[in-house]
Order: sequence, then C-alpha cells, then structure tokens
Amino acid sequence: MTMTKLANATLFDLKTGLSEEETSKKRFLTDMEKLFNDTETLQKELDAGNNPMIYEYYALDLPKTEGDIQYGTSIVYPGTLGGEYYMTKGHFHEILETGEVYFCMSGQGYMLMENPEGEWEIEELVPGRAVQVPPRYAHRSINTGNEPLVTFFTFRADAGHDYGSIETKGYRKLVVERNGKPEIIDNPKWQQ
Ligand SMILES: O=P(O)(O)OC[C@H]1O[C@H](O)[C@H](O)[C@@H](O)[C@@H]1O
Ligand SMILES: [Fe+2]
Repeated sequence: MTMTKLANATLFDLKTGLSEEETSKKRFLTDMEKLFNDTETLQKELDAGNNPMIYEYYALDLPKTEGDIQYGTSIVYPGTLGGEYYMTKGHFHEILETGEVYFCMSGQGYMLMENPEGEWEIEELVPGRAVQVPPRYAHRSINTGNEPLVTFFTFRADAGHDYGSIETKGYRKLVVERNGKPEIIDNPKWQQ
C-alpha cells in the first residue's frame, strides 16, 4: 500500500530558533531600505560596507489551502539603526481578516500592531509569552534586547503577506532606544 504523507514536523532549536532541516529566508539591511526611519544613517552604513542580517525566518513549503496552517520561527537579531531597534518589515495579511499567534521562545522585544483604521496595540514578547495578533492588524516584531528575539508563529496558510502600505507609509509608531530604554514615538514620516 502506498501512503501519501500529509503531516509535517520540523525540529527547531529552542534557544536560537534555527532549524538544520530547513533553509531560512534572510533579511539584510539592504532589504530594509524603506523600512527604517533614519534613511541617512542607513545609507551611511551601506556606504561603509556594512550590511548586517537583521532577521531570518522560515517559510516552510507547506500546502496553502484555507484549511491548512503555516508555521515556523522568526529570529530578529539585536541592534539599532539611527536609534530604531532592529525589527521585521511587518505586514498585513492579504486576507485581512486573518489573525496569527506568536510564541516567544527566547530574547525580548515587542509585537507592534496597527489596523488600517489607525488603531494600534503593542504587546511585550518575553520567553514563554504568547501573543495573538487580531485579524486586520499589521504586525512587526521588534528586538529591544541584547540577544536574538526568537518567536514561533502560526497562521492560516492561505492568508498571504501584504507589505504595500508599510513600505510606502510605514507604521504610525516607532520603537526607539532613549537613554538605553525602549520608547514608543510617533513616526515623524507617517502621512495619512
Ligand atoms: O514578513 P515579514 O514582516 O518580513 O516577517 C517575516 C516573517 O515573520 C513572521 O514570523 C511571520 O509569521 C511570517 O509569515 C513572516 O513572513
Ligand atoms: Fe503574519
């Protein structure tokens, strides 16, 4: 009898979030040119030949029907650029009404969320804490610590990623380092 295997399992390291069985997608400073607020400092870094990896994550090759579930880990490395903490690009789901759950495995930071109506929320990520991103909310993880921020995520597999408005308008809020501590400020470049 031949059997088609439908279940999927992946081993991730609890501390680093990395998997030896899969290849991660990597985002470097060059991939974030429109995302960090201080474009001048960003350009200076690139001109000086610095192009650090900001984050990596797993987009596993799993089926994407409306009943399937996608999962993986995301690792945001520690650092700041022009005072803004390293972070993911952040995205809405193409199926806007799709939520997502993140479980923090290691490191510390925040999940910053905002919806198209302009409401925003922020939740702390510390090891053991699970955060549910509500439907309609764009979500970005931000590393405010000195170690990699490692999260496990899971969401409806056909939800899709919509970066459009974040790459053009950004988020309404930024998380920056002030006197060694994270502070939430208005994004000076955000426009209606
Ligand atoms: O898609 P980004 O905003 O660049 O973030 C990278 C990845 O982070 C998360 O962990 C998500 O759940 C992934 O679906 C996402 O693609
Ligand atoms: Fe998502």
